[in-house]
Amino acid sequence: MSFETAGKPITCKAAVAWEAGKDLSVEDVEVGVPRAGEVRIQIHYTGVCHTDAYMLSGKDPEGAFPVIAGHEGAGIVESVGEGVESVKCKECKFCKSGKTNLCGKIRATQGKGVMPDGTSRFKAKGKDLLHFMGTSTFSQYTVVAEISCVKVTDKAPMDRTCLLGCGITTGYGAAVISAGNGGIEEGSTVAVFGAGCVGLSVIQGAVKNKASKIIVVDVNDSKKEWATKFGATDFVNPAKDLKKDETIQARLVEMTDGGLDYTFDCTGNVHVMRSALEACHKGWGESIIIGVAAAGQEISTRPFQLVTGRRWKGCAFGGVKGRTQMGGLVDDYMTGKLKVDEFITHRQNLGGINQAFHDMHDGDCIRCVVDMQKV
Ligand SMILES: NC(=O)C1=CN([C@@H]2O[C@H](COP(=O)(O)OP(=O)(O)OC[C@H]3O[C@@H](n4cnc5c(N)ncnc54)[C@H](OP(=O)(O)O)[C@@H]3O)[C@@H](O)[C@H]2O)C=CC1
Ligand SMILES: N[C@@H](CCC(=O)N[C@@H](CSC=O)C(=O)NCC(=O)O)C(=O)O
Ligand SMILES: [Zn+2]
Ligand SMILES: [Zn+2]
Repeated sequence: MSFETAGKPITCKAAVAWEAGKDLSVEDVEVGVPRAGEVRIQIHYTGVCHTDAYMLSGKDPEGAFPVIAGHEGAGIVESVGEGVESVKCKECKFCKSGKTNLCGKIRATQGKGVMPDGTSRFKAKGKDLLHFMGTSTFSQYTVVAEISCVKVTDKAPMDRTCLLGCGITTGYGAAVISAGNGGIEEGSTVAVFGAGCVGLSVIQGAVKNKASKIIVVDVNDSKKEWATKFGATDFVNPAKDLKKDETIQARLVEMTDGGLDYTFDCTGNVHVMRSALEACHKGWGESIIIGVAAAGQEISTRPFQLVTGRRWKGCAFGGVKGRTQMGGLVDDYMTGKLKVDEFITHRQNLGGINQAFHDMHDGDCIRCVVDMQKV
């Protein structure tokens, strides 16, 4: 390994969450040497996703502190532990099935915020810090399991490709992989609830698969322009555009002669999830849940909605198999087939990461990219 830091702990800056609901604190953090099957990465850029905010707020049942959050990252491998060969997981039931992108190999320890051997690689102020989602990209260096990272072409700009680490891939994959039997069919009618990064990415996938109608539902009027720019054909603001006692599902059913072929929840609101299901066409309409809802929240509908042929499902990371399909998405971006630059509305340095979270709640923020090497 050519890096002189290999084999030694590295002290660098990271944004630490000491407790739920508090601003992050940029601290000196010691990042341990990667052990067997692990990779230490110098993070160059990270996006900030709503799922980071959700965990940091304390609403994630798996959230634990102190922690280094962040999961939309791009960087350069600094050193690797023993036995790292960059092979995909072939061992677990999930990966062997080929039916899902969820991998069970390290999920249990990942959910507890530790590496597969049960320990942490981060220390600050004499305390161990937890990892998040197996990535912790809010640190200038991080250690991940080999199967949690993917090598992509070094020609791709990392301040763009970091965003393929979650939001864009999630929405796009939901439309082209998870919906139906391998993606939305040509000519389908689609409704997207919530036009943030994830919803706009669903639109991008629906356009790619030649949907005939793409209706966007968002409570924020400024999202109409965004939705149209990405290829939506219609926009409804349920907070303003409905008649007295009219529901959004009734409006959508009326607009589509009986309901939609596909609907997507990209809000994380369980009431919206119900509307999205009930806006589906009787007999075959399918609703895909993407949004993450807080602990304790549950979805409900009349079972009759399902008895009469509507289908409810969900997906993580759009159903995209990161280790085998991410390279193709990066190539699509490089050849102009996949929009990424268009999502970047804000930029910050590591020192401005709290501002990135504040900006995220503004209607005009789609994604903020954080330069991790500049404090
Ligand atoms: N399953 C997975 O793998 C992943 C899930 N997620 C989740 O997906 C969700 C969307 O993420 P992201 O696109 O970044 O989020 P954003 O907050 O950027 O987008 C959500 C949009 O929905 C709008 N909205 C809020 N309430 C309603 C409503 N009642 N009806 C219609 N629109 C509404 C919001 O408006 P306003 O801004 O005015 O509130 C906003 O425009 C989040 O829950 C996130 O955690 C993200 C990545 C991966
Ligand atoms: N830990 C939470 C659920 C959080 C969640 O749903 N995460 C999604 C990704 S959201 C990304 O921005 C996910 O991939 N889930 C699959 C998984 O195995 O974690 C809870 O317990 O509710
Ligand atoms: Zn696996
Ligand atoms: Zn995310």
